Amino acid sequence: MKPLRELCAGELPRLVMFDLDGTLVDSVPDLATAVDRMLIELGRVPAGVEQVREWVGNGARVLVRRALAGDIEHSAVNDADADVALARFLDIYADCHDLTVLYPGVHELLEALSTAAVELAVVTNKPERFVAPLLEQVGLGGYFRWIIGGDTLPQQKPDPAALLQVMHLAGVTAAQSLFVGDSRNDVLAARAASVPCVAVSYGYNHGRPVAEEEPNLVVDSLAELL
Ligand SMILES: O=C(O)COP(=O)(O)O
Ligand SMILES: [Mg+2]
Repeated sequence: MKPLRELCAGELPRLVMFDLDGTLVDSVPDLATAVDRMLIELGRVPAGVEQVREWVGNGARVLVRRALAGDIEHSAVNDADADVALARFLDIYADCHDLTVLYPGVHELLEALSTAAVELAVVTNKPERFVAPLLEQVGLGGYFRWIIGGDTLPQQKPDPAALLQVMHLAGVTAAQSLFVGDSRNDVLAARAASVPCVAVSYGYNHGRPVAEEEPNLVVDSLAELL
């Protein structure tokens, strides 16, 4: 795990925090199914998976607002409409999980890190209720000591609050920690917490290359960290 040592002053990190959607699992096909069912119920035109891929990353509420706006820019969406749509989306998404799959290299890296006694956490903007069942479904149930969802704390990524909380619970410094994510929010949250950040190139970053956000390292597969 040489690349990880190089990012943490020659030592293995003591804590690695992972983003979920777009980093560990390809969840957009199920998210798009739920968004489109919600839109159709509301009498609107479905968005399609490519569009939804660009909208994922800021949690369910923002995803629903973007779907109602038909655009990444959603400030004109009425809050009451968004609340109604969000409740439907959350209900529908609870039944959409068959299409979500692990990315290559994920299982191998988690296994190597846990064998090396590195503590593991998930810090996602996805609503907390969906996270543990999803991890269980894809075979990652046993790996993570801490799970922070998008509604666990008052703040979401790019705010560093969740990273700081996990580091505090683990009793480690920023220099002993690492964040692995796929989007601008992840890089910004890690930077704000002074935690080194690895970004995966295959995830969702609103249609833009994540390298533009200047993480410490970009990999095409988590297997490159082994
Ligand atoms: O649910 C989202 O919008 C994104 O979730 P993530 O933080 O795991 O990428
Ligand atoms: Mg992500």
